[in-house]
Amino acid sequence: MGTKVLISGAGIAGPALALWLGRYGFEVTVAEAAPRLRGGGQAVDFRGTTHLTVLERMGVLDDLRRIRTGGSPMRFVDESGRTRLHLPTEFAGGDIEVLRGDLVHVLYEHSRPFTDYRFGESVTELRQDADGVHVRFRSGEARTFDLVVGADGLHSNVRRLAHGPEERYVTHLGHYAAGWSLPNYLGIGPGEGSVGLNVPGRLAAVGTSHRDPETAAAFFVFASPALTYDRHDQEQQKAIIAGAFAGTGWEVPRLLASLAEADDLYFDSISRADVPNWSTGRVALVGDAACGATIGGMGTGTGIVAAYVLAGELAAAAGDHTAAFARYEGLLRGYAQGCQKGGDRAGKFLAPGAVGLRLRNWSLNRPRILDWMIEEGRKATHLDLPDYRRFETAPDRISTPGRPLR
Ligand SMILES: Cc1cc2nc3c(=O)[nH]c(=O)nc-3n(C[C@H](O)[C@H](O)[C@H](O)COP(=O)(O)OP(=O)(O)OC[C@H]3O[C@@H](n4cnc5c(N)ncnc54)[C@H](O)[C@@H]3O)c2cc1C
Repeated sequence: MGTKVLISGAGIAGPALALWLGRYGFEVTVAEAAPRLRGGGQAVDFRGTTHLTVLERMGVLDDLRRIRTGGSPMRFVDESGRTRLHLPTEFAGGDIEVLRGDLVHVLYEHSRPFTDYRFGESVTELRQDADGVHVRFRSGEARTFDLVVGADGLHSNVRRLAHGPEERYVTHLGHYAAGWSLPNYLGIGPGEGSVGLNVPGRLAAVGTSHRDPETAAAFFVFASPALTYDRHDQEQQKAIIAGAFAGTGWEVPRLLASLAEADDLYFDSISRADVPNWSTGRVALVGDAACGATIGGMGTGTGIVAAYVLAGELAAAAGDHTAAFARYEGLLRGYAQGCQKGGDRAGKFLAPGAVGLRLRNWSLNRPRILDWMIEEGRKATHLDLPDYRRFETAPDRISTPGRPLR
């Protein structure tokens, strides 16, 4: 019998970890709170050889190349509609850009043969001792696993249960971000990317959805101290966004009118997770739960790399999870913190104050500075990757709980 691992969360890091652990012969269960895969989100990107190497070793790179968006250039305008800054595809889209929802589906399909996926399920209690982690689920089921991994995002449930309340680990960085779909009334074409109005402390952008020419995607960012609101109350969130952009010109009134109709609003503080220890006993964290940044912190690439290293170290440690968790954190912490720095700057970059806005537009209108920033972004993602291929189990020996290999 393989080591039994429960992963909480079927976003990006969860299915990536499941894929690797399955290949190494672990018995993997993934509990996802949502009733089905959460396909939401806009474009996410991978940049630099480390990201691409991990995707290639996972066997998903060709799939992602087939569904890549082609990138999302960004144009910033003022209230008269005059272009103040143009950022090319490589700036925001990295080396390969895909829609987050498409990526989630690819990772799910590649991990499904080795994984017992439970949708609409969530951990309500965790208790660990020398025999394992005793888990109670929302459904009432009780099970014991050898290990539990929280891959349940910036607002991680496993982190709360194992380490304590979110306020200890998640820092608000001074801005909020919102995104939703709307009819493509501006007729933005697939390669056009997005156009956004900047006024001090605010960005109101609209761009191609990449999926459907009839649909566009709105993306708003605004400066604000931490707000108190109900994360499940979309009407309340819509009112906050409308209030933050009241009186703003350009296309904003029409974009806000579309917000009232939106049924797929994403709204969150731009914040950063810092957890002093990424594991406690038999419970570890991966992806945004351990080291996330809401936007700009390369959370998707870091999540993929972290899942690769965590699974590889567990395979290499042959049952010594304490050694594996320590090696995983030792290899990844500095790397993840380097990538997170982009997240620290994201709000101030997208929606700067008056002086910051002038400075940003002045500097990034110079090709040399722009190229330097793109290269710095690539460099931040570099990690000397350990090679764990020797631990991969032959396909006919892979444990497939309750499901035949496809
Ligand atoms: C709906 C959505 C849209 C996003 N859109 C963007 C975007 O447009 N651009 C961008 O750069 N990043 C976006 N992100 C964040 C991005 O996916 C992550 O930064 C990154 O990919 C790291 O992934 P992760 O797997 O650690 O976390 P996530 O991708 O956030 O996945 C976490 C998963 O855990 C699940 N979960 C949460 N609580 C529980 C619980 N109690 N029990 C079980 N499961 C739980 C969530 O439903 C989710 O599926 C989005 C995330 C989500 C969930």
